[in-house]
Amino acid sequence: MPVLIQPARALGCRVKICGLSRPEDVAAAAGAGATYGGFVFFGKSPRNVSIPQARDLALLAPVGFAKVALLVDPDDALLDAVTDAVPLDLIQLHGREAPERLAQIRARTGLPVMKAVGVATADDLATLDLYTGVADQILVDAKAPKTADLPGGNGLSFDWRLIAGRSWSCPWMLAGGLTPDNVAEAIRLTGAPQVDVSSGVESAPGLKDPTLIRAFTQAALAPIPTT
Ligand SMILES: O=C(O)c1ccccc1N[C@@H]1O[C@H](COP(=O)(O)O)[C@@H](O)[C@H]1O
Repeated sequence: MPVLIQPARALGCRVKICGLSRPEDVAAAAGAGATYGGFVFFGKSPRNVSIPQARDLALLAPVGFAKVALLVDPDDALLDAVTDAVPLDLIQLHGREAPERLAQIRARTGLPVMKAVGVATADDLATLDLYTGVADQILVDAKAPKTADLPGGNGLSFDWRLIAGRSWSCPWMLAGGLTPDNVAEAIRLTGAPQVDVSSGVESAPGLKDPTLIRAFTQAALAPIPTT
């Protein structure tokens, strides 16, 4: 029986590998076919990088590999320090930034902005709509537990059925607890055109594993057969 491919998905999903902190992480992510690589600027994270470290990593990235700065409620001084030093393609905001702050950040940095919104229940979906008019992309992530040290990167997923068949008026990514084993099912259920992973491709907190990165991208990039 011929395998039919959904036209919109024929080229597979785009992948972001977040929390790159060593040159070999950049090489593994880009070499595996990821579109984006993320650098985390958040002191409590095991993936936190300094600005000079991120600059060195960004300069190693091949042409076409999009470099993303992950920031949590950054003030203008931090934004300026990061964007002055690190060649970037996208800013990911993972804090409590209001829609108006997104517009300020885009104007100040001249970079597109992706806003992460945590989802735990159907009530959280309304929050996404607050950002679709102002963000260049939205990141639909699992909501962090109240007791968590990190607002993301906790390896937790949400009930993907909450967003099955949903789409938004701007590009979007799915995140939260994705792994090489579950990413294909997550894409199938949600129709996500892009996926983002951090802890699911690590052998220990903050330590990216090239074998897991390859397995994740292979699973995400494989076209979804339909019957
Ligand atoms: O990765 C981190 O350390 C991190 C810190 C602070 C905010 C967000 C962070 N990561 C982002 O969280 C999601 C989900 O990560 P995971 O795959 O569940 O570990 C993803 O968008 C990361 O970019």
